[in-house]
Amino acid sequence: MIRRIDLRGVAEFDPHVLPRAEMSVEAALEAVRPICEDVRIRGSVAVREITARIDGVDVAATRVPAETLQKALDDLDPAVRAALTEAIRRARIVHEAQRRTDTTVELQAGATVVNRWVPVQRVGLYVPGGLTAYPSSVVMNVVPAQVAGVGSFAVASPPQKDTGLPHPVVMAACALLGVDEVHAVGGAQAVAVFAYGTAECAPVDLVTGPGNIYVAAAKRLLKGIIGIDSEAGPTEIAVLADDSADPRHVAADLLSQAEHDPRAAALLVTDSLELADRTAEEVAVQVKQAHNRERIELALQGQSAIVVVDDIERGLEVVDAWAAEHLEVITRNAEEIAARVHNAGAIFVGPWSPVSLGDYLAGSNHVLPTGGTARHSSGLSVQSFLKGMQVITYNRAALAEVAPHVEALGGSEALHAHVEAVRIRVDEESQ
Ligand SMILES: NC(=O)c1ccc[n+]([C@@H]2O[C@H](COP(=O)([O-])OP(=O)(O)OC[C@H]3O[C@@H](n4cnc5c(N)ncnc54)[C@H](O)[C@@H]3O)[C@@H](O)[C@H]2O)c1
Ligand SMILES: N[C@H](CO)Cc1c[nH]c[nH+]1
Ligand SMILES: [Zn+2]
Repeated sequence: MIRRIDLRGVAEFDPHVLPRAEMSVEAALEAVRPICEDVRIRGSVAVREITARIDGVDVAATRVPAETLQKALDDLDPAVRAALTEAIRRARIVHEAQRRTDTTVELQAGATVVNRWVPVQRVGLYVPGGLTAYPSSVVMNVVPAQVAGVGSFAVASPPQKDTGLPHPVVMAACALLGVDEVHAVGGAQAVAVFAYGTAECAPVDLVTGPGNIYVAAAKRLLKGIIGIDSEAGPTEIAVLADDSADPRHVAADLLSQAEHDPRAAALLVTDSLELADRTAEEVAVQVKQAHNRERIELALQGQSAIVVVDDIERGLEVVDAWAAEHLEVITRNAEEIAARVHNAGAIFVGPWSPVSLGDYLAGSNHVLPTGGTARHSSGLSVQSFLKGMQVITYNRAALAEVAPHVEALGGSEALHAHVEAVRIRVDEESQ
């Protein structure tokens, strides 16, 4: 069911032994390129045709009417509304703490540099909805964007086959958060709509949010035309555990993330042969009872593994190399171990912090980098929606003071017009 990789006694660990999904974002680029090109050239007409072909539903207009959003909220199950409200409340508290304040640095009298943070003007927020719908991703996208002060939002989420609209709870979550522009479009075509705009949707400056491999590939392809957050593609979990971990919990956590997508990935890294064996047994038992058994089996057989190592030190090397979207540390001194991790989208510390908690209610963000991109990218945050802009103000005297240094550096780069632009002012001053 889930393969075993035995790294005990291995002197040099080769990261290539670790599993990765067969279809990478790189490989999916070829599938999404014609979709994005078609949307660029033919706009709404292309969107309608692509949606009919891939999603199997005819959507005459992508924009969801305001009354439909409000009705979805009115009809929402009160327990789900209460859960969304609490998830929003917790996420707001955590994301408010990420706010950046402008700083003014006075280098000398008459010489200041302001580090100013400005929200992106218009953003497109992707909310997945293919195999299952993700109202929780509405919260994770919208809350940091609102805290950052973004002025204009559009949400896109795939149309359901029976209604041609996004999932009702996704629409309700949008209404609850005060988002009034929602489009029934999914996949790469949604990212292209955001990037190029259509008659119904003005182009955006930045696209954020999670999605399947096609969504992640479209974000990579159109990056530059739009800004993106991270490549938040098919879900991954790594668990770094010793013999203090409960194999039933570890197995449940591996299944919880394998459940997202046949391309999801789950890794247990442990120095305990007993935990490895007992987790494998538990996985086999729990899979049989799972609702989403087919997806889970494909993910566990495809790009998942139980990796046995000599010690937790080597385990740290392994999880750093795999750079999981989510890393759970379930060891005796979990906080100490977690503090030494370099590469992970988010870290869940100790036996009572499962990834599922972070998916919904921890207050943290669940839109996280995948496919090894946690080596260089961060999860979605308030920062993702801000641009840094420095504002420089010098007076004549302050400029004159640094003029000789500008002259020396400009001269060393043979950029004489640069030197002149300063000299002309300083010379004017001495006249
Ligand atoms: N990394 C994160 O932060 C994070 C968070 C939540 C979910 N996820 C991931 O989001 C994904 C959700 O996937 P999903 O499929 O359920 O929903 P989705 O909305 O991401 O994708 C559905 C869309 O994919 C398009 N599509 C499907 N097959 C295609 C094909 N063969 N060619 C081109 N386009 C195609 C369709 O147009 C459809 O609208 C999962 O992989 C899950 O693991 C990631
Ligand atoms: N585990 C996903 C992040 O990869 C987020 C999610 C949403 N709903 C359930 N899970
Ligand atoms: Zn999840």
